[in-house]
Amino acid sequence: MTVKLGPNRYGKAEIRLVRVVRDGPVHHVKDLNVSTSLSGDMEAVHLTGDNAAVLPTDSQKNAVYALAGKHGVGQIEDFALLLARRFVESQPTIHHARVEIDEYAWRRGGPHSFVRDGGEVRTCVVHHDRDGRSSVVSGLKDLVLMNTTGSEFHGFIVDDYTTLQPTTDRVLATAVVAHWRHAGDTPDHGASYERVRECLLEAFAGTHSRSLQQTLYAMGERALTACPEICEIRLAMPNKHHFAVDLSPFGLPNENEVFHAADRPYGLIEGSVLREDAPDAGFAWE
Ligand SMILES: O=c1[nH]c(=O)c2[nH]c(=O)[nH]c2[nH]1
Repeated sequence: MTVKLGPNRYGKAEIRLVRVVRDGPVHHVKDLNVSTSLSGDMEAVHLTGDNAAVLPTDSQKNAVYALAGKHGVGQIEDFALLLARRFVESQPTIHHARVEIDEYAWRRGGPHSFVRDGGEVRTCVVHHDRDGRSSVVSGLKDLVLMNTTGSEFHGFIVDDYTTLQPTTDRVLATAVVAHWRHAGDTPDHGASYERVRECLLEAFAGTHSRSLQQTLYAMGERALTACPEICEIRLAMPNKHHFAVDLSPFGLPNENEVFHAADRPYGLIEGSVLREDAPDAGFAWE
C-alpha cells in the first residue's frame, strides 16, 4: 500500500493581542484573537522531519505582535491582509496564508477606561497566495436577537413522529453567525461592517416571520441589496426555542408570557444568499 501527504497547513491559533493607541489622555483599544495558517513546500517536514521550509509558529506569533506595534491594527481585514501578504512575500517556501481574526468590542467608560461590550464578536478570514490573489470574508458571531411576537410556524409536514403544534405567535430568538464575501476591493471595511450589521438587525426586526428560514433569507437579501460591495452572505442561525410553560396546575393562565428558554437541542438553520452574478469564490471560504 502506498500513501501520500494530503492537504495540510499549520500556524499559531488564538494569538491574543490587545493594542492600545494613546491619543494624549484619550486611549483607544483593539482586542483581537488572531489565528495564522500557512501552507507551501511542506513535504519534507512531514515525510522526513526536515524543517528547512518551516517558518515556526512562534515566529508567526511574534510577527503578529511586531506588525501591530509597527503599523497599528486599524480594521481587522486590513491587518489580516498585511499579515498574510507578509508571510507569503517574505518566505519563498510559504505559498498561501490564511489569517483569521476575531475582534472583541469595548465600550468607552472614560478617557482610558472601557467596559467589555456584550457577547457579539466581529470576525474576518483573509487569504493571500503567491500569485498575488487575495480574498476577504468579513463577519460577526454571537449576535443574539429576539422577537417576542411576529413569528409563526405552521403548515409543516406532519408524520408519525410529529408532536409539534402549529403556532401563529411565538418567540423567535437566535444567535446570528454571518460571513460575507466582498465582490472586489472594499475601501472601508469598518463602514461596510456597520452597514451589513444594520441590515441584519433591521431585517430580523422588520420581517413578519413564517419560519426562521424565511427570516434568514430576508436578512441576507437586505444586506446584499443595501451593500453593493458584498456578493455573498452565509448565515447560521440557531432557533433558540422558547416554550410556553403550562401554568394550569397553579390555576394560572399563560397568554404567551412565561417561557422556558431551552438551551438544547436547538434547530440550526443555515443558508447563503448571493448575487446571480457573484464572481467565483476561489479559496475565500476555505
Ligand atoms: O422556523 C422554524 N423552522 C423549522 O424548520 C422548524 N422546525 C421546528 O421544529 N421548528 C421550526 N421553526
